[in-house]
Amino acid sequence: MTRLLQTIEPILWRDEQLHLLDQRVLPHTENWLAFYDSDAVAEAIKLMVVRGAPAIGVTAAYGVVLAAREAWFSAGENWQEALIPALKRLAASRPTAVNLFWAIERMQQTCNTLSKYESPEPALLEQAKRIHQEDVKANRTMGQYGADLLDNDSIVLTHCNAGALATAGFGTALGVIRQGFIDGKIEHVYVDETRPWLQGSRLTAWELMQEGIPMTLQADVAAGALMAGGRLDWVIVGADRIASNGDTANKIGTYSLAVLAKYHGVKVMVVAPTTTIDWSIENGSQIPIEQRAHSEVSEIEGHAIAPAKVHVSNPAFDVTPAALIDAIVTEEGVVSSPSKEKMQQLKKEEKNDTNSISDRM
Ligand SMILES: CSC[C@@H](O)[C@@H](O)C(=O)COP(=O)(O)O
Repeated sequence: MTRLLQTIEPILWRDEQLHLLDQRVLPHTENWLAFYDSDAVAEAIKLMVVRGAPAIGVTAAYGVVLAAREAWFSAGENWQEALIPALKRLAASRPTAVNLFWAIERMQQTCNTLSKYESPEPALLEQAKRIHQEDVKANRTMGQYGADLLDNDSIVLTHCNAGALATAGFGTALGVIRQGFIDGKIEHVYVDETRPWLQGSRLTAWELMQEGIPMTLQADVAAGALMAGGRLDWVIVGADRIASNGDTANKIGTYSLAVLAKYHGVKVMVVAPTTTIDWSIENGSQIPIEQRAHSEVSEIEGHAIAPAKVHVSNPAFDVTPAALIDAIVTEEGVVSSPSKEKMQQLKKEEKNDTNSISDRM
């Protein structure tokens, strides 16, 4: 019988408000923030109070609920028009994770079915809750599909945080690691600290330690030596946007890991729900890469670690070509050695739009 591990859920809807666990201050402080206006939700996504592609999508869906409430109060029967600027501000919060645009578009589709004479909030809230629950369910399914790929006593490396905190609960890459641990297949997890924002040391280490999953934190630059030592089986990561040929954008440093893994014969698993696939783009070169504040690199917790006015580059993501990926695990199934043709098996009803979702926002 499958043991169901309960994990933290970083997004809650309670008392007609959205509540987010503030990921900027973890692991030292567990602070929940309440949101009742959509612009504050857009700002929270931008500032990474909430982060991780699926979590951003779920949060944006609730942001649309709040925006619709505001539009109904301010514009009555013209609420649909009044809603559009707020949706644009939500969509402008972060550019790379496609789940954001997917969730806003799905909420907009619900808007299109509603009467202009009635408050849209109940129907939109129901839709946002559905998106929320579907993500938890997808994570559980992916967890098992991914764990089934692992041999007994596997030693794995993960990068960034693709855990419960990055989703509605359970996690994508960490969902596989959690399920693998439950199934007795995980011997040890190496966690990259993930400079510059330190999602690995602050968030992934916190999640794994809470559950007693054996882990070691390491500097990102230690990955090559770990692989050369010969005791690593899989690199397991999440994704922010997957192109229709399987090229995958994920946290900066993932590409370097995949190149190292290829050289050392270590396998690479990408775990992401189908809401992370952008069928409208052919390959990874079309994925917009977010540039974040220079201070994320030149400072740590407000303390300068570089000369004043140093020139900094801070791309938040990189693209790993499909040829370096051994398996893409989704809730619709696993694609081994992904290619444009093989990715098609994951397609259900998605339309093959020519414009990318983010272009349409
Ligand atoms: C399930 S999360 C997958 C990705 O979103 C994750 O690996 C990642 O890159 C998150 O980046 P972040 O900048 O912290 O939002």
